[in-house]
Amino acid sequence: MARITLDNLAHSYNPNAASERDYALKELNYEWEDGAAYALLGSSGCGKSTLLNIISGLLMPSQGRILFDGIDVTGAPTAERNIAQVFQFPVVYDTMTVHDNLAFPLRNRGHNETYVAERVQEIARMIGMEDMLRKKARGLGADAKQKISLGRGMVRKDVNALLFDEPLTVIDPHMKWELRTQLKKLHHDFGHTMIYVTHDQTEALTFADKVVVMYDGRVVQIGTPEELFERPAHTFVGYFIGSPGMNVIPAKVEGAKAYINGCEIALGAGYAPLDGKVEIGVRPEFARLSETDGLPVRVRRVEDAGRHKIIRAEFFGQDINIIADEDDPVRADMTRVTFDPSRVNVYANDWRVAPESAEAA
Ligand SMILES: Nc1ncnc2c1ncn2[C@@H]1O[C@H](COP(=O)(O)OP(=O)(O)OP(=O)(O)O)[C@@H](O)[C@H]1O
Repeated sequence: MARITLDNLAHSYNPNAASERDYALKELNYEWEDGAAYALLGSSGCGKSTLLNIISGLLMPSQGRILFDGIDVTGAPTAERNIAQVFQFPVVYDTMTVHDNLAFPLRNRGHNETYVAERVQEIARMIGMEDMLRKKARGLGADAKQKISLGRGMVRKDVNALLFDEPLTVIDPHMKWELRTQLKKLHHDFGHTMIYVTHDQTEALTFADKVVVMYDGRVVQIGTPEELFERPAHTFVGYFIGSPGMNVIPAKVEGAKAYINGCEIALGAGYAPLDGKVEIGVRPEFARLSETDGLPVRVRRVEDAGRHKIIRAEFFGQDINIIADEDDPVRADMTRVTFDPSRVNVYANDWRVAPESAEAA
């Protein structure tokens, strides 16, 4: 496994790129830790595949370097990078048996047949395909084939990293959960460096130690699922992560208070004067309906989401979401909303502002 360093990396598909807007991947410096599981998360067109293709060697970046364990591989072809890749659609040899598909990368590297047989058996056990080794791949379902792709990615012990590009796209919804769980276990047992590209927040948050969130060609935050939930670094992260996402409300901020239409909201900490577009961000989980406290709100409808309710409401002319426990009452006289001050984030021009005074716990 390897530590992967991105040094001043950027890419434009336009050879005459003039401004930052021409870059599909904006400048990025980052070190992927050896053995960690990462998810690359963002909506379509944000640059995930561009970054993944640079790491795998399919694409030469227009700027910067990529290093594996400190060695510059920017110009090295994919074959020399010792990278295993699992794509959206399973890549298997239909005429070969499951065994021979799994053995393929090892035989290619000239390993002896005793080792190949042992290792294939081990991998087949890991992916739950021990009973299918003699079967031809042709005729197997998409999830079995994708498991083979996964197993083949892991069969070589000397791979530097495993890259997954939306690997569950063709998998039935009920099998997705199983494959995702299996993948997480494989990571836990083998400690490969894994980079998993997805536009699905559930996949990203359940799979990864760290999630790399991309927006418009830029990495806007790299953090644990908890960090992304509690302190979204950018309003996009707030919207994109969570169901529903964070409420982002224009406000004026002075010290430890925010004001909306002149009405005061307590913040958990104090802020220096801010310029530009100022907003507060409050996750629906940290907003509460009340009869007497807080600011006026008008409930439009209540949706039952199983263990909780989603209250869709109007707040100073804009939409706001509130999450309440399934047992919490929602009554007509509840016309106010309060926010947990320690959970209110402040944003200037879409980026989270660190408070001046100590942050509340
Ligand atoms: N070969 C190419 N030539 C020119 N522009 C490209 C090329 N490949 C991608 N782009 C552009 O670069 C930007 C980033 O694309 P990229 O495929 O990396 O995004 P993505 O996040 O992987 O999206 P998706 O999930 O849809 O694959 C997009 O605006 C896309 O149109």
